[in-house]
Amino acid sequence: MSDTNTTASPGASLNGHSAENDGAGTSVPLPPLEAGIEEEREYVAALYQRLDELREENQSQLSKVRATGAVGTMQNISERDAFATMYEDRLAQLNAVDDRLVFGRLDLDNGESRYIGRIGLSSAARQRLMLDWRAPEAGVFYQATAFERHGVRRRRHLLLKRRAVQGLEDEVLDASVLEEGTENHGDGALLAALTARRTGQMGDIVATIQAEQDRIIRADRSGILVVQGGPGTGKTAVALHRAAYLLYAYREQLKSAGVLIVGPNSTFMSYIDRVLPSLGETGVVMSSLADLYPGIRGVEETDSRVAELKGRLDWVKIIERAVDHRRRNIPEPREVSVEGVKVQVTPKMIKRGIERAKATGKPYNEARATFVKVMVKEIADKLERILQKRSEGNDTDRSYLVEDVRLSREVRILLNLCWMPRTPQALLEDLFSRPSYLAAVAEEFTDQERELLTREPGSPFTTADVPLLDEAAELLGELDESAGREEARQQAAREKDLENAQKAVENAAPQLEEMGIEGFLDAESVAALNAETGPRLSAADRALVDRSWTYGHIVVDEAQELSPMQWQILMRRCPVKSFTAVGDTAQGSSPSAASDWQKAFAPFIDDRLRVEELTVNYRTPRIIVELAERVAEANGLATTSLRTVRDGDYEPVIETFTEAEELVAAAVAGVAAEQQRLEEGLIAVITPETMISEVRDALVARYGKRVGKGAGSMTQDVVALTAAEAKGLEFDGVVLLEPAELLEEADGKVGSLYVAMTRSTQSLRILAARDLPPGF
Ligand SMILES: Nc1ncnc2c1ncn2[C@@H]1O[C@H](COP(=O)(O)OP(=O)(O)OP(=O)(O)O)[C@@H](O)[C@H]1O
Repeated sequence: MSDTNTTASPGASLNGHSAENDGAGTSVPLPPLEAGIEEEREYVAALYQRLDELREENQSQLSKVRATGAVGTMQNISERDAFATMYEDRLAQLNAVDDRLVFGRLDLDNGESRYIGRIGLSSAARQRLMLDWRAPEAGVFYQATAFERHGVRRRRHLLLKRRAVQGLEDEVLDASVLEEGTENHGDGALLAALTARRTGQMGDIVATIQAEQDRIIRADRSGILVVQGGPGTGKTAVALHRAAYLLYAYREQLKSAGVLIVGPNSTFMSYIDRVLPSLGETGVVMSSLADLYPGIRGVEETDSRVAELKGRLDWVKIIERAVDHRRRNIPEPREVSVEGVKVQVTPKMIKRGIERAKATGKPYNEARATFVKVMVKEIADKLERILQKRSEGNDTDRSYLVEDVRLSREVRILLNLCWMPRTPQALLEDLFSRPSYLAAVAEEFTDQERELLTREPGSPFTTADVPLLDEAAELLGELDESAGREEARQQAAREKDLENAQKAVENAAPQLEEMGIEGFLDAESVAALNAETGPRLSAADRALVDRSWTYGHIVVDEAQELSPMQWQILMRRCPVKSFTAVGDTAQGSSPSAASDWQKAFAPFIDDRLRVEELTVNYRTPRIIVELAERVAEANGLATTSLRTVRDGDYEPVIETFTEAEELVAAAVAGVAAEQQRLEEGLIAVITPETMISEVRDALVARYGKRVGKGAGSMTQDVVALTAAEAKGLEFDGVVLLEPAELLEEADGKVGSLYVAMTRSTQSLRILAARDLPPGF
C-alpha cells in the first residue's frame, strides 16, 4: 500500500537538499548528510504530520460521503457505499503503518537522499518525502554493501519507538564520508531487533532485511520459487515480505485475484497474522492446510500412517473411480410403475442415458440432470406406446406423461440407483465407512492399508481429507442444478457493476489523487465493493468462501511438510503456478515430508523450479545451534551448517532426573529458572504429546493467567506446547522435556527434536529422566 505506489518518476525523487517547492503547499527541508538526531527528529515529525493530514483528509471525505451521499459525480447509493468502504480501508491502512513509519535513509553519490518507510509519502506540494520500501529506488537500502555500494555513500537506520526517534545507526559504505567525521557502526539495528524480547506475535523485519533475503523478496513473480533454509534463517519473514512486495510490484495483476498464504496450522497463522497489516497490506488471504476447503475445518489426522496414505497422489485416480462407481447400470430389465402402468426399463436404455449424459463433459452432478432428462423421455415414450396400444390409437396428452414419469416414486428410485446425486462429503464418508466400496475403487492399497482408512460414519473430516474433498468436488460439481444459472446471473450483474464503477473511478480520480490515493483505486475493486449480490465482500473474503477461486500467487510456509495431495489442491488454486514455497527439508516431521524439492514438485511442473538458499540463522545463538546440529547429525539427519549472528550469552543447561514423575515439577521449576536467567521474556515448555496436558495444568496451577495458549503474548509469558505445535514459532527461552521420547514419537526421526531445540532466541534448558539420545 502506498499513496504513490507506482514506480516513482525521476522528477519526483528526493533531490538532495534542494527539494523544490512547486508552489502548491510548503516543502519540507531535508536534513543534510551530517544531520544529527535532532534534525532527523524534525524530519520524522514532518512525516508524521503528513500522515496525520492524510488521515484527516480521508476521515473528512468519509464523513462527507456518508453525509451527503456523493462525491464528485458519483451517481448512486451503491457507489457511495463503495467509496465509503474504500476510505475506511485506506484509514485502516494509514493507522496500521503508524508504528515506526520510517526506518531508513540513503545518501547517494549524486547528493540525493532518500527516506525509506512502510509506505510512500508525498507532501501536498508533490515533494516526495519518503519512499515505500518496496519501490525499486528503495532496493539499494537492503542491497548495498561496502564492496558493492550501488552508489550508496551511507545507509542510516532511524531507530524509532512508536513515533519517537531514539537513535541513529550509520553504515558508511564510502570511505570518504568517514573522513568527514561520521562513525561506521554496522549491525546495531539488526542486533537490536534480534535480541528484543519476543512478544508471541511475529513482527516485521522491514527495517533490517538482509541482502540475501532482499534478493528473494524481490525475485520475479513467475514460476515456482523454493526458498530452502535452516531454522531461524528468516524464511517465514521473507515469505511474508515477499507477499507484500508482490502485491506492490504487481498490484494490477494481483489486486483482483489476490494472494494466498498457507501455513501448517492455526496457531502458526495467528502467530504471523500481524505482519502484513504492519506492512500496509490487509487484503491477503491466510489459510492453514486444515481450512482450504470452504465450510470444513479439518481436525488433526492423528495416525501418521493414515496421513501418509491420504497424502498419496493415487487419490486422483481413486476419487475418479469412486465417482464413476456411483453411476451403475442394472444387471437385468426392471419394471417401474407410472400411475399404475408397468413400464420395463432395460439395461440398454440406462446405458444410452449414461452415455449421453457423460458426453456433455459436465461434472457428475450436473451431468446427472441430462441423464434424468433422457431417461424420463425414454420411459415416457415407452409409456406412450403402451397407452396408445391400450386405447387403440387414441391420443394421450404427452406433457402429462412426462410429468407422471418424473413424479413416479419407482422411477426416481431407479434413476437414483443408477446415478446417485452426491456431495463430496457424502462420497468420502461412504468411501471410508464402506469397506467394499473402498476395495472396489482403491486397488492401489493393500487390505491392511484399506483397513487403516476405514472409520465410523459421521467421523469428523481431517486435515488429510481436505485435498480429497476438493478432488471430489472438482469431479462432482454443483449438486444444485440451479447453481450454475445463479452463477451466470451474478457474473452478468458483476459485469454491469464493473462498467458503472469504471465511470465512477474516472470521475473521481483527480480528487482522489490529490488526497494521495493514486494507484489505490481501480474499477475492479470498486466493483467488488459495489457488487450488488449479497453482502459486500472484498476479493479476500470472496476467495475464502469460494472453492473455485483461483489466486494470482500462493505463498507456502513449512512447505516441506506438504503431501502430494496437498500440493495438488494448491496447484488447482493457482493455475498459473506462481508460488513461493519456503521450508527446510531437514525440519520435516509429517509422514509425507519432502526430502528433495525437485522430487516434491516433479508431478506438477516440468522445469520451472528455482531454488534459493538462506544460510544465516538470525534467531538462535551459536552455542544452541551447535548443540542442535550435533544432535541432528548423531541421529542421522544431514543439516547444512548455518552461520549465526550471535554467539549467545547463555550456555544450554541439561538436567537429568532418575524418575519420570519428577519431570513435571522440574518443568515448572525450569520456567522459574529461565525467567530468572533472562530477567524477562517469553518462556516455552516443549513436551512430548504424552506429557502436554499434565505440564500445562501444572504451569496454570503455578502461573495462572500468565500461561498462554499457542504462541503466547506480552501478558502471557509462559506457554506449553508439543513439538508439532512449536513449529515455526520462537521464544526467548525454551525448556525442553524428555528428548528421547520426542525422538520416539517421531518414529526415530530427529527432525522435530531439531525443530524444538532451535526455537529459542536466548536460552535452552533440557530436562530428561530417560537416557539422552546420542549427540547431547
Ligand atoms: N533481516 C532480519 N532482521 C531482523 N530480524 C530477522 C531478520 N531475518 C530474520 N529475523 C528474525 O529471525 C527470526 C527467525 O525468522 P523466521 O521465523 O522467519 O525464520 P524461519 O527460517 O522461518 O525459521 P524456522 O524454519 O526455524 O521456523 C524471527 O524473529 C525474525 O524476525
